[in-house]
Amino acid sequence: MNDTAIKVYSEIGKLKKVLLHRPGKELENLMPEYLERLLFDDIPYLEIAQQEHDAFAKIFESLGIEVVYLEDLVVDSLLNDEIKLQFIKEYIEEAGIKESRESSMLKDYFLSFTSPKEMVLKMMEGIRKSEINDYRGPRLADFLSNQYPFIIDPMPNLYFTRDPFATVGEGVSIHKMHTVTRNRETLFAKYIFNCNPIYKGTKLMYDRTEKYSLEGGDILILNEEIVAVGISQRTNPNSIEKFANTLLTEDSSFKKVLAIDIPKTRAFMHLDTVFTMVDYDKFTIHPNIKSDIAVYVLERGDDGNIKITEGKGSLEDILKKALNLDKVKLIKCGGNSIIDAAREQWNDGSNTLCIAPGEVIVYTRNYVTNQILQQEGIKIYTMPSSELSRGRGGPRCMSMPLIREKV
Ligand SMILES: NC(=O)NCCC[C@H](N)C(=O)O
Repeated sequence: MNDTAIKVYSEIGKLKKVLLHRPGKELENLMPEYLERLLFDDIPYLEIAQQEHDAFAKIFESLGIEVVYLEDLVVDSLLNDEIKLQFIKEYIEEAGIKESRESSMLKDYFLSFTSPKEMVLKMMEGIRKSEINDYRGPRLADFLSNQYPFIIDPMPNLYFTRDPFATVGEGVSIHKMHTVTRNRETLFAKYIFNCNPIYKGTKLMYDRTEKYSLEGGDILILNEEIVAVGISQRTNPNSIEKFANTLLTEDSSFKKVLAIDIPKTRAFMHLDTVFTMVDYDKFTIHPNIKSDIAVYVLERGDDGNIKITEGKGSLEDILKKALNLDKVKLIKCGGNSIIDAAREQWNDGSNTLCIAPGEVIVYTRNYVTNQILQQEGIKIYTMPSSELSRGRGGPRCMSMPLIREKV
C-alpha cells in the first residue's frame, strides 16, 4: 500500500482525493417492474444524469480535488489473467448464475472484451438476454416464457460510492450490504483492496463475508477519536459492535464509536440521509429526528472488551461532549415548514458533502435548506440534480473521500 493511499480522520477536513462512479448504462436497464428490488423510485434520464454528475466532478476539479473513478481502480486491480479470470468467475457466481453452461457462455462473453474497462462497465450495466445471440437460458422456464429480460441484473446504485465500502482513518471497511442487489457491488472493493497496487494491504475494519449488514452511509467520522454509526434500516447493531472491535485498537487514534439509533425506514435509510456534519460545530438534520434519540457509546474497557453505555442527554448534549464544544448547531432541512422539509428531505436536502470546514456541496433543488445553510455562514457549492436525485441519495452518498487533510 502507498503511504498516503487513504487518510480520512474527519467529515470536514479539506478534501484532497475522492472516489466517484459516473452513472452508466446500468440506469438504462431500470424497468418499472423491478424498481423496488433495485432500490430506485423512478428512472433517471441517463444523458442528463451524466451531465449532472460531470458538474459534480467539475466542482472537485475546480477546487484542485483529485477525482478517481471506481471502474478505473477495478481495472488497475486486474493485474494478470489469473486475477481477471477469478474476478469474472466470482462476478458470475454472485450474479446468481448456477448452471455451468450459462457460466461458461458468460465467461467467454466477458473475455471477448478487448478493453478491460469496457468489460468492467458491462459488468456494472448488467446483461440483457437480447444482447447475446440466440440466447436461450438453460432453465425450462426460460424456454417456455422469456419474460425476465436480463441474464444478469444491472447495478444501478453504483454511483452511490459511499455505501459498499467506507474509508476510516487509514483503513477501509468493506461491507456486507443489507440487500442482495447492493451486495454485488462490494466485489469491486474486494479486488481493489486485495490487488490494486495503490490500495492493496489497506487495513480492513469489516469484511463483506460478515454475517450482519453495515453500510457506508451510516458511518460518519466526527473527529480522529470518534466515529458515529447509524443503527438503521441498513446497519445492524451486531455489525457495529464488530466494527468497533476492529476499529478501537491500541495503535488506532479512534477511541469511541457512537451508535445512533435512527428509525428503520427507507426515508431514514442511512445516518447520512438524515444527518451530516458541515463544520466544526454544525450539522444538518432531518427535522423528524428527535433530539432525545438514543445514542450508545462503545469504547474499549480495561478488560479489553468493548464496553457499551447509553449516552446521556439530547443529541446536542452528546455531540457537545464528544466534540468538546460549548455549543453545537443542528440545522434543520427545510427549516420550520413541514412541507419544505418533507420535499427537500425527499431529495436529500440533509445529505451534504463537506469539502472543507464550513464548505459543502449540495443539490441546487434544495434551495430552502441551502439558504438556511448560507445564513448559518456555510459556503455552498450547488450542483444540478433533477435526475441524480431520483436514486435517493445526495452529494455525500455519491462520493467516497480517499484523502482529507487533518483538521
Ligand atoms: N448513503 C446513502 O444514503 N446512499 C444512498 C443510496 C440510495 C440507493 N438507492 C439505495 O437505496 O441504497
